Amino acid sequence: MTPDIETIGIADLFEPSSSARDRTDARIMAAAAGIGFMAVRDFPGDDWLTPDKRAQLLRLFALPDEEKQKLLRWNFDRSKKNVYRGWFPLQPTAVSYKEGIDMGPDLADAADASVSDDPLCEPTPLPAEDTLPGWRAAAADYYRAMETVGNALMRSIARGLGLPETIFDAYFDHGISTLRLIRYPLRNANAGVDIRGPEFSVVHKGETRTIIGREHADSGFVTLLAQDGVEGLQAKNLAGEWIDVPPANGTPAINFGQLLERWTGGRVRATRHRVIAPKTARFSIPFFYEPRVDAEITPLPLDGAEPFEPFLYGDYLWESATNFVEMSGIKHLRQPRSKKAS
Ligand SMILES: O=C(O)CCC(=O)C(=O)O
Ligand SMILES: [Fe+2]
Repeated sequence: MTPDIETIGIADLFEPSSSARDRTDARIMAAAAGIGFMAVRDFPGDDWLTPDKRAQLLRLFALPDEEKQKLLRWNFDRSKKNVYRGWFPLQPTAVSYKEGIDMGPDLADAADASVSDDPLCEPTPLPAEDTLPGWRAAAADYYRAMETVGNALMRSIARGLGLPETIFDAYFDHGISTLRLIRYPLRNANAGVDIRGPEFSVVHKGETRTIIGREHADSGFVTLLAQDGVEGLQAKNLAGEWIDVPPANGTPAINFGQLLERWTGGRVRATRHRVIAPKTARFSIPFFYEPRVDAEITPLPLDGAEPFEPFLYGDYLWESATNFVEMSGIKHLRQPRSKKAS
């Protein structure tokens, strides 16, 4: 039998070096190199992982359509300038049946609102304060809390790989992490969309289940994913079987992204995951912990790791992220910044 997804207490990661911290590092590395999924508990800001606090962020979904439409991005509304940050509406013919918002670091620190011409650094369109009083401050606090946990995991992963714990630090100064809020409503059987195709359903435990989040691996370094009490998320284990990632308050699921998989020459696993339709609407809040846009990713000094050509994080991310359906039609809007790009 393959082991289940472990829940790891990470309080030690916020303390000075100790043998307890070494053990936590080793458990994290074992999860990262093994199943590629874990859950964590006991960290600063974990009060954000309670239903009440999450509900503060999810208030966004109760806004009237006209307010959500103000936040749309260019591929859904050609009058908008933002192409990467902002609202993505339901796309009923797509396998992934979800709506939501992608928010960047300017949410947490207005000074990060960019003067750059890079769409990966564009400011996030956000609802006006009087439309949703207190929401921005709550979302900004959440962003900062998850960034702190991301930092702690990043250092733990460095130590777990046997590298200096600060080896990744400079890459994450002014990172472009994304806080995403997602709502998956129930699919309306009368919407005139044919979802009988094989991509739209899977058989799980003998039952046919509709897919609402297409199978994928995340692009970034690590993802901190809060689920709102409703099942549906599944991860592919080492045996190639789909296992449930149960939603639990206080313990976000953590998975590792393709950037980290590449960077570590395959030592860490970017586990594929998907969402199958539950009986009620489902909400989730992934935080994609990511480096700075101009980080040059070069092979780490790891024995036996698969070598690779250095690349710029922004170039890699754009190529990868724009393959997702909610980013469709924007790939041509950014050219690689790498000097070596041909
Ligand atoms: O909704 C979920 O639980 C998963 C979301 C996800 O995998 C993603 O946005 O990358
Ligand atoms: Fe994901």
